[in-house]
Amino acid sequence: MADDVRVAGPPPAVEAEPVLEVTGVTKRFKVRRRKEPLTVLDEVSLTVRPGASVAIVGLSGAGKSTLLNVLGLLERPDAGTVRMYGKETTTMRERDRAQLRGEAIGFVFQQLNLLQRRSARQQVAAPLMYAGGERLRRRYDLADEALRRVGLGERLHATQSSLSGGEQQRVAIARALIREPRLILADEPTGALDPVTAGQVMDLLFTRAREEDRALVLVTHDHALARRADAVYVLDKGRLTEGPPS
Ligand SMILES: Nc1ncnc2c1ncn2[C@@H]1O[C@H](COP(=O)(O)OP(=O)(O)OP(=O)(O)O)[C@@H](O)[C@H]1O
Repeated sequence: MADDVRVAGPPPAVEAEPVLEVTGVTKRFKVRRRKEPLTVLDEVSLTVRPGASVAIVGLSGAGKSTLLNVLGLLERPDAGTVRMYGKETTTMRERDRAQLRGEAIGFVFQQLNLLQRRSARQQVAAPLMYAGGERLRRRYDLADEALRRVGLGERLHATQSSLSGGEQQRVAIARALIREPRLILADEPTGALDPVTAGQVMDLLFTRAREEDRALVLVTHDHALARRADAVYVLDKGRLTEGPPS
């Protein structure tokens, strides 16, 4: 059990149930020609409440992406628990984890993973293909609305390759938010952008998360960007400790 559980965000009058509650998470990888496995995450604990943002910084190879993969239910930890609004996820069946991932988590990455010839509205509507019902039927209306909310109401039909880097990242944010996730996981979301555009994209992400009561976990090398979050943590040798970074 980890002895230090950190809590991000200002204390609300009535404490809201955490969106994410990570306790004592350990993750090891087997490494070729090494007898002992490599411990990448060592008893990591973190609690994130609705509307709060957390930045995680650390050197290259520190385990930031591994942590995000565990939080995003893409990988299971070897020990510890990951509760998503109260539900323990590490022991869930893969099918249930995938369903929860689709419903509760929005991912924004540096590598956009978007299809070059698709229009912005097609990209944003894509996650609703699995939503079913009314949201499936109305997916293009909802995508148009989501794109207007990130300032791309005039570019609904633009193909990915005709959009600027900042516009493409706005499309990625609209797509991540289309299913109304309670948790946003962002891995170097502005790493490919110039500082001014990066600032604008992050303004949007922070504002949307805060105003809509979503929890935001942001992994970044950029310490100035990290300081904009409610709380900053440093991942070093598998341990997560409270910032701020120097
Ligand atoms: N599937 C895997 N199998 C074996 N080792 C892995 C695996 N995934 C990650 N690692 C190792 O775990 C360590 C942490 O990797 P990770 O990608 O999480 O770091 P990071 O902090 O995100 O790095 P960067 O900032 O460079 O992206 C590295 O030593 C990496 O080689």
